[in-house]
Amino acid sequence: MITVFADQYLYEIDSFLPESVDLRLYDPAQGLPKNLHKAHALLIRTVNAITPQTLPEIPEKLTFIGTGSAGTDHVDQSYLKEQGITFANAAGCNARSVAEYVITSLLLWAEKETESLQDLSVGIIGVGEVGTQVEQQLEKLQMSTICYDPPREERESPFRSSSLEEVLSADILTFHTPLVSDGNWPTYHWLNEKKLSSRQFRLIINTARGGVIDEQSLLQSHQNKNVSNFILDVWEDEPDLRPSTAEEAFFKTPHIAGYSIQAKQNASKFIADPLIEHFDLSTAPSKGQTEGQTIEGTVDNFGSLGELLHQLHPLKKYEARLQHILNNHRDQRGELFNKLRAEFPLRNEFSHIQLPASYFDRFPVLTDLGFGLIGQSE
Ligand SMILES: O=C(O)[C@H](O)[C@H](O)COP(=O)(O)O
Repeated sequence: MITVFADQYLYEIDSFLPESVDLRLYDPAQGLPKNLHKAHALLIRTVNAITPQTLPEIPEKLTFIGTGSAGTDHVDQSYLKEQGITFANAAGCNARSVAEYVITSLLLWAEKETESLQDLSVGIIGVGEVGTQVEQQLEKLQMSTICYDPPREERESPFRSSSLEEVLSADILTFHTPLVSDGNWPTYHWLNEKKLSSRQFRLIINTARGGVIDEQSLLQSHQNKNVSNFILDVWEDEPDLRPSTAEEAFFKTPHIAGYSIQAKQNASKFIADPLIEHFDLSTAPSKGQTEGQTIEGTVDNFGSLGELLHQLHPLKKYEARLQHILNNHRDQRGELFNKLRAEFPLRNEFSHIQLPASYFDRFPVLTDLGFGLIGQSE
């Protein structure tokens, strides 16, 4: 029998694995499980790093490690390769969720700052699965985009990246790169003092990884009014976010841009499938479609699209809880940051929220954003 140790917050992981598997859930707040010598496979999330320091001896039976995340900067993949461990991540699992976070926060920002989004350009740094979704959603809001991804241009011949100069001419920058410290295209501190002082930015959004932006320089540029606003979902010292940066952020959230029921189901499936293949197991019984959610009530309750999105996306609820942690439990903020991420109820993506017809009459863009109409299945 194959024994699989899995982070207890990997969403519905039991339903993506065959019943023949001996599944043992562990609490990631306690670090990697102590009795890993029993495991054939280990399934983690970003909160537990896999490096020669955290896992100095690879247990004899362990041949497969998966992370239910798109990002892999917490895993030393060369180390796993040397040790003959098969590794899988969940690339693209949360692309849609992150794109929805970006557009929701942009709409809320534009309303509050009385900005007209159609008049602003967005530079997308990193145009993989997430950046591509972000580009598509921004186009639906009729915003112009400048896509920057030179390593993708090297890998994929039809793809053309904008130049650095072009992307830095955008009014808004949004980050969707992995965090990479070496090689030809490092992203660590990609947005540094030099780039930040190249022009005035209206808004910087980071939902990628904290280290991609030099947080100290960002804060400085905000104080110098070179960056009007910034929205951070990821933090350089995560989970111990710096209160000084958090206080100045236009929105601050605890690394949840990619959190939705659908993204988390994808994450579990995207690592369960290669595990099944690796051990040549029979596939798990297929799961039915998740039901989604229906919103009742009159659209007149909402004065603006921003107000409606505020109800449908929990961005500001997460923010309020994060603020509460900073105000009342600053010394425990790292631990509580992770707890908030793990325990706050997940949202549905827009395609799994159905609204009455009057909502679409009032805000036609809701169709483009992917919301469903009550009574009309996809
Ligand atoms: O890399 C990713 O997929 C995202 O950052 C994701 O939100 C990470 O989720 P976690 O593994 O921390 O639950």
